[in-house]
This record gives sequence, C-alpha cells and structure tokens, in this order.
Amino acid sequence: MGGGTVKNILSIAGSDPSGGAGIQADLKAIAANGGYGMCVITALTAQNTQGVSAVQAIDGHFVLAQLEAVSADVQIDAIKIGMLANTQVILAVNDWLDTVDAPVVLDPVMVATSGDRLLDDDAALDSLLDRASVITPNLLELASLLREPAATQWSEVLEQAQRLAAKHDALVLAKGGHLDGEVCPDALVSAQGVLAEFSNPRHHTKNTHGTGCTLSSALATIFASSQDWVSALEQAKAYLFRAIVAADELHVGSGHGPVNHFVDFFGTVDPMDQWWQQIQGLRDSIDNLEFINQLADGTLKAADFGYYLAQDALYLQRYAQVLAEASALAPDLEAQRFWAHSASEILEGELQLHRNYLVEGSANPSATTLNYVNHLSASKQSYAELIAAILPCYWLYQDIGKRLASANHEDHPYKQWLGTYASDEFDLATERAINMVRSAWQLADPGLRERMRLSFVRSAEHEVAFFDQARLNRVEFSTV
Ligand SMILES: Nc1ncnc2c1ncn2[C@@H]1O[C@H](COP(=O)(O)OP(=O)(O)O)[C@@H](O)[C@H]1O
Ligand SMILES: Cc1ncc(COP(=O)(O)O)c(N)n1
Repeated sequence: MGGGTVKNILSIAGSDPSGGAGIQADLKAIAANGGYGMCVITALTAQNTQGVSAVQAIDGHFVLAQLEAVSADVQIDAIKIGMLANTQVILAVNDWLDTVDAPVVLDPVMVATSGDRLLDDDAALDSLLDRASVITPNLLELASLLREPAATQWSEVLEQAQRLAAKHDALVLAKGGHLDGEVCPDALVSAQGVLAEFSNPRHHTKNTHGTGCTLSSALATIFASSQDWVSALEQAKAYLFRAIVAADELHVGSGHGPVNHFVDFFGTVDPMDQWWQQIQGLRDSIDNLEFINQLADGTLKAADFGYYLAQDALYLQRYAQVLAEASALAPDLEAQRFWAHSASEILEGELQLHRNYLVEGSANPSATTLNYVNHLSASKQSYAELIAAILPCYWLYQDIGKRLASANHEDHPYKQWLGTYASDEFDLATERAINMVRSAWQLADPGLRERMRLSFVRSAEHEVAFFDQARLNRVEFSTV
C-alpha cells in the first residue's frame, strides 16, 4: 500500500467456521486493507449464518502459549481483540499485553448478530478495557459495559461513549448501526467529547454478519500505517460500507450472510455507483438549497445570480487549468485528449455563457471559491486523485441540470443557463469523465483508491458550499 512497509496485525478472537465473523473476517479485512494478518484463537464456535450452536473456549494457558509464540518472533504493529469467551482467556490476554507495546482496538464481543452469547461474564472485560487504545462496542455492548440501559437516540449513545472513554482512558468508537433510521452514524469519542463523526446511508440487506469484526480489524490495520485514528476510521468505515453494499453478491447461507471483504478486488459492484450513493446526503442538500430552488422557479434575485456567476467564472478559469493539468498527467492518448478538449470547451463554451451575463473581471474569488480550487490543486499528487476531484463538478451539474431543465420555459429569466447543463453533449462528457475515473480506480492500489474516493467526496462537499455562497455572502460581495 502506498509504497510503505506492510504492517503486521494480530487478531485475538474466536473462530467462525462459516467465515463471516471472528478471526476469518479479521484476516480477510486485514488483507483487504493491505496488512499482514496473524491470529490467536480464543474459542472455537460452531456457527453459521443462522446462529451459534456451540462454543468451545480454548484453555487460557494455551491462548497464552499462542500469544507468546507470536510475540517472541514477530514485530506486532497493531492488535485487534474480539471474542474472548471467558474470564480465564481474558486474564491470559491481559497478562500478555503487559509484555507488548502496540495499539489495541478492542471489540467487546458479547452477543452475536444472531443473539447468541459469546462471553460468559461481561464484567470480566473491565480490566482489559483499560489496555485498549480504542474500544468499539455496539449500542448494546456499550450499555452493558456501563451497566446502563441501552440508548435509543444517537445523542445518548454519544454521551454513554464519552462516559466509557473517561472511565477507561481510551477512545470509544460509538456505533449507531443498531439504531433505526436511514443513516448509520459512527463517532470517535474521547473523554472530552466527539472527535469525529462519519455516517453512511443504511444499506438494505440482511447480510451484516461480521460487520463489527470487519470494522475493528480494518481500523487497526489502517491505523498501523497512518497513526491517525480519525482518518483511519473514515477509511475503515468507507471500506466496510463497500463490503456491505457488495454483500448480496455472495451466496453464503440463508441467515445473516457475511459482508464481501474483497469487494475492491473481485467485487462486481461498480465503484462509481458506490461513490454516487455515498454522496446521496450531499446531493439532497443541494436539492434543498434556497439558491437552487429559487433558480428553478425564477425567483432568484439578479444580484444573487450575478454573485454566483462571477464566482463560477473565477472557478471555471481555474478548473480549466486543472483539466489541462489532468491532460498533462494522463496515462494514455485518449485520456490526454479528453481532458485537454474539456479544458478548451470550458474556456470557449461555458465561460462564454458567463460573459453574456457578466462584466468580465468584476470580482475576486471568495473564500468558498478559493477553498474549492485549493482542494483541486491539492489533489494533483496523482492523476487518479486529480480526476476524482474533478468529477463532481461534471456529475452534480449533469444531475441538477436535468431537474433545472424541467423547470425551464420560454420566459424564464435564467433560461440560457438552465439549458446548458442538460444537453446531450454534457451527458456524454460526464459519462466519459466517469469512465476515465473508473479506469484509473481499477488500476489503483487500496490506498490510492481511498485517496481518490476522499478527493471525490471533498469536491462534492465544496459543490454544496459553492451553490450556497450567494446566500451567505450577499452583503460581502465586493468588486474591489
Ligand atoms: N445495513 C447497514 N448499512 C450500512 N452500514 C451498516 C449497516 N449495518 C451495520 N452497519 C455499519 O457496520 C458497523 C458495525 O455496526 P453495528 O451493527 O453497530 O455493530 P456490531 O456489528 O458490532 O453489532 C457500523 O459502522 C455500522 O454503521
Ligand atoms: C467468533 C465470533 N466472533 C464475533 C462474532 C460477532 O460478530 P457479529 O456481531 O458481527 O455477528 C461472531 N458471531 N463470532
């Protein structure tokens, strides 16, 4: 990954012979995120996608023997702890942790998705929690660790997570997967409060066996390389979401099936569809903006439209330069020509449209405009990241353009503008841009793929702010 050395990640967990949870899930998630996976088995379970029929804990002495065999020989870069089965195993792991120095992600596995118990004494976990760098309880486990009733609101989950963080001097990854609602929020919480929150849409599938194991293993693996918990969580959650979306491609059992750990390697889900789904919330925000609604119904004030257009002209000038840079970095002739042609189209076509409405050179870039173009510039580390950052400007305008065009009519004050982004040519250009990004993604390693996705999402965020800026900056509009 990214040219760095491969990190050694140890999972201490139970075995799930059906391969969806426990050490099997951990090893897959570690490998899929570029780590070298090792595992010390704490318990054998007899389980499948429908439930657990038997548990055979491994003798504590033998768990310790496994741990010592690994640490005597191998440098361990991060540890993920899952199912521990009983007090004897917990004590063995606790003793051994005294002898090693590695970050610990502790998933306090108590009950399986199927409802079966996987730990015989929850209280015994307390001593181990002090050793964790990050504790990753689901909503029920969080309540159980605090001996409090389960939270029913996300705000209560965050408060409980903060109390657990303070109690054990650790970070807590609060998970909202068990709440009702169309979003699945997760937050990294310290004793001081929320450090970062990441959400994804709820994907409608029953195949969520092993989500907790997968997330905690991916988090440990990514942290071992980045040494940053917040960005590691953002990446791990995005990875898990891709694996959940692709879960239905697998056909494993008739109960809660596993997530598709190797989605990035063998999955048939289109990564571009996944990116598009991930910015659903941002797309909804754009549709709900006052600016967009007034633009559609023609009630937008001329001054606001003027402000927007002036900033858009400044943006597009820079955007055309960035497209030319993409052309310079492009790996093949077709891509080189496409980006160069697109740059010239903007300079000759779109900017000309702005000139019809504007007196040229009438504004300075706003902070919002600068933020966006700076993000584009910052994505120049690689061709793949750059074109991922370029894409939302095409795709979102094509998408919004369709809805705006349906509101257009002969006497619409912004008729010409509303027509621009709903043309067949623009559809074709957008489709080609999406294809270029997809091709670059297929050639990228997991680290680069994640940086591409982030560049794309950041640009989509900048698009929302860009549309909203006329409203926010109305009074600050300057012609200086
Ligand atoms: N249907 C779903 N769609 C999207 N994300 C999900 C879904 N179910 C669970 N997740 C995510 O999986 C992770 C683990 O979720 P959770 O169910 O809360 O914990 P656990 O698997 O430990 O019980 C969380 O990041 C959660 O947001
Ligand atoms: C060996 C083992 N470890 C952990 C889990 C919990 O996984 P999940 O709650 O995601 O089903 C499990 N079912 N089996």
